Amino acid sequence: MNKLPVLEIFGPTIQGEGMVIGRKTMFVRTAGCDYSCAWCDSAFTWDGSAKEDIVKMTSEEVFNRLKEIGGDQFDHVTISGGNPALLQHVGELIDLLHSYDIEVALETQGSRWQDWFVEVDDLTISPKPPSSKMKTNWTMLDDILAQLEKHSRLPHTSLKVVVFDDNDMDYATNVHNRYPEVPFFLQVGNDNLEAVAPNELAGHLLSKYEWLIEQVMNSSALNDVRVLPQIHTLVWGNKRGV
Ligand SMILES: C[S@@+](CC[C@H](N)C(=O)[O-])C[C@H]1O[C@@H](n2cnc3c(N)ncnc32)[C@H](O)[C@@H]1O
Ligand SMILES: Nc1nc2[nH]cc(C(=O)O)c2c(=O)[nH]1
Ligand code: SF4
Ligand SMILES: [Mg+2]
Repeated sequence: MNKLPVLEIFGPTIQGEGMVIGRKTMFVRTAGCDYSCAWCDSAFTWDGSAKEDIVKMTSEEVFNRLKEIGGDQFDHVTISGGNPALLQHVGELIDLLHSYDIEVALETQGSRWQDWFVEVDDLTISPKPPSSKMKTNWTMLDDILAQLEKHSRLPHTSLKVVVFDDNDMDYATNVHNRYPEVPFFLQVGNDNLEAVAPNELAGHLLSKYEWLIEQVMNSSALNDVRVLPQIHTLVWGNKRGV
């Protein structure tokens, strides 16, 4: 039996980000990442701080846990991480969920390809801007988007760039120029990952959202785009498992 390293399973909640923002969904968060973004809001998936919480689970065990906590109150599951694209056997979980008519979304940064990408109903690829301190492998990203296009998956795909500053804006513009046919999202960066009262964080993040909106409104290269906050952080702050 193939097993996946799972760090948390939670929901139902709303998808707080990106192409299906607001969608009722369950979350499966896998452990391990090939990146170490300076501002990662899920660093516990790769920095060792939650390593005793990692459970190796088969697809059936993941499905049973989803049903145990979500009952009949969901028909959509989002797989995130860490980087779930490190795991070859996620494809088996996707097939199992589809066999129960459950839709599947997945979040990854575009550093690795898996053949099962073509099975994902809502695939978010989130390349990392300079503020993350990570370096984009453009050859890999080109290849991933070319594969998705070849398999007619672009209607199921989106690009999402988190923006913290002017350099990130330039990076986001480059990404959109490079793949103009892929639905493009700009997302507010959360620069306060310390536990603070949700209301305090929300006010701060809304002013960052206003800044991001203004940047995009003033750009002629960013017309066919969407600008979004992370709604779950507006509602629940940095709380885990929501
Ligand atoms: C935690 S990551 C996991 C999936 C994958 N590793 C990735 O980065 O796409 C999920 C999403 O959260 C975003 N994210 C992480 N930290 C963030 C922060 N501090 N503010 C805003 N978005 C953040 C990532 O850019 C990504 O789009
Ligand atoms: N509600 C909610 N929406 C999310 N969208 C992406 C998330 C993630 O951590 O990948 C996330 C998350 O952790 N919670
Ligand atoms: S790629 Fe995603 S999970 Fe990995 S460090 Fe960056 S934001 Fe965190
Ligand atoms: Mg998150």
